[in-house]
Amino acid sequence: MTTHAAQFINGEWLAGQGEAFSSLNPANNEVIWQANSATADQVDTAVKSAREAFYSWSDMAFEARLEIVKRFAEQLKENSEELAIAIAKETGKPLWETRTEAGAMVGKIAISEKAYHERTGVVENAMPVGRAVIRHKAHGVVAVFGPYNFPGHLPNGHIVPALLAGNTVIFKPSELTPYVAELTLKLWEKAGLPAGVINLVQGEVETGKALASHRGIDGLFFTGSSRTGHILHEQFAGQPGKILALEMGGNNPLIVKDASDTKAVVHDIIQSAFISSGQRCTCARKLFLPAGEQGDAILEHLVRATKAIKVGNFDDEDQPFMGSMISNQAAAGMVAAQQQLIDLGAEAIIELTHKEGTGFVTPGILECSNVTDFPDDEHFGPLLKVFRYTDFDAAIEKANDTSFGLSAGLLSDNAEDYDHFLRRIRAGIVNFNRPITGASSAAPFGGIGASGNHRASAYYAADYCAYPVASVELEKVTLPGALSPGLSID
Ligand SMILES: NC(=O)c1ccc[n+]([C@@H]2O[C@H](COP(=O)([O-])OP(=O)(O)OC[C@H]3O[C@@H](n4cnc5c(N)ncnc54)[C@H](O)[C@@H]3O)[C@@H](O)[C@H]2O)c1
Ligand SMILES: O=CCC[C@H](NC(=O)CCC(=O)O)C(=O)O
Repeated sequence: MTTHAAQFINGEWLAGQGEAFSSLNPANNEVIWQANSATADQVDTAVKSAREAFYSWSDMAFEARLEIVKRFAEQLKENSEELAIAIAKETGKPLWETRTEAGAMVGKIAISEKAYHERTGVVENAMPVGRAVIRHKAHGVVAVFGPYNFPGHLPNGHIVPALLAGNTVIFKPSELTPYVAELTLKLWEKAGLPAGVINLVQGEVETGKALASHRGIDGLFFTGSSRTGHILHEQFAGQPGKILALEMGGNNPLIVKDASDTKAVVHDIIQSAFISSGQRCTCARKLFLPAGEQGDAILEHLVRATKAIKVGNFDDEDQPFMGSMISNQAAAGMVAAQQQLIDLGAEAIIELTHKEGTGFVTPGILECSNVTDFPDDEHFGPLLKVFRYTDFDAAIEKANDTSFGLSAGLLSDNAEDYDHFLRRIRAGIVNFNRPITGASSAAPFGGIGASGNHRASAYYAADYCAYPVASVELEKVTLPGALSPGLSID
């Protein structure tokens, strides 16, 4: 495969001047994309071009920016199948799922338009003299960092509101999904976005470091691992003037208590734990089941249903529930995590297995009730840890025993249990009798603790894309009727 001009800087596709890197189809290791990464100098040019474009973009009326963003939505719709196939090929996710991802990218535009007005609109109040006005202004030049698991939808969730607010953008996608990023940028180009308003710098960690540490950016919107998010947070220390939005991982609990419909319970557990091969930040990692008959029946049914999960190629005609994980390395990492837990005393109820040399794994379930020193790590794959409990409050306490706080859920027929759970559980997404994955873009999306820095995304992304400006205004400088004591202006 030949390498090509993969950097989009100031409206031009340029060859990277750094190291070559490539993207593989994780199902069969076929090289699907190859190019050279952007060097620190090229990142610098991208930042300068975004700066150059900032005034003309932010000076445009909102409606004019919106028109271009809507043209991007049209491009997304026209090319949605190509995009869904690209996401599937590059991530291993099945097509039924990546079609939903392409659809979510289109849906984001109307939601971001609404959020722009509702969260950052203009508010005017009459005052005894003049008026008080609240407006919002774009930060300037912002960097967007994306993860590999939703290479279209999640960066789009930063880029669209950032552009609507009037920012210009430098996008650094995951090095595991450069092909999807390139396709997306081509759609922005076709939509007629002016040169420099969005720039794409492709590369591995070095390219990311060059962008994140660039003094010329006014903010950084990040979705990815807690590990990287922490590094960025440290790097931004001492720069209070810069906006940093961190959407990070989770170690998410799901508790079952007195839920009578076992089939529905098993469905919601599987949908929470194994969708996207467990590669969603919101996936359930810990399942709390009551000790005794009720819990035994659920577990037995869950084991049967999990063993029946179809794993397969993204384009199998008979679509699998789970495709491949992102890489052979990620899959091997899950096997190692499973072994670590077994060494700590966990018991494999269903062993997660790996088809070596590929990203394919089968889902696993571990009984972990007796594991002491449970590591507080996010295992980003289809490995569910089961804990049996006798006391609901003790289960909630154990569910909260994590530095993360992204999603959590309760499956129960009892609304009072939910009321209690809601008050005690520490997470940004708390669901009742629904899977804990599949969060809505029309609601705020973010976690607490190691999951985020209180800059929720999705519907609330508008908040971190602009800053408020409060003004008191009068048409003409006017002397007040009564002067302050001790003042005479003659
Ligand atoms: N909360 C959310 O909204 C959300 C959504 C999706 C995924 N995630 C999390 O993302 C993770 C999976 O994604 P990932 O593995 O791609 O994340 P990652 O942290 O490895 O990478 C994310 C981005 O950061 C860049 N990067 C990595 N190290 C860097 C450094 N030192 N300096 C600058 N840039 C750097 C990468 O190149 C990539 O573009 C999981 O932990 C998952 O839970 C969170
Ligand atoms: O992997 C993390 C994202 C998971 C996904 N969340 C969203 O899509 C949030 C909505 C948005 O950002 O628009 C999920 O909950 O499945």
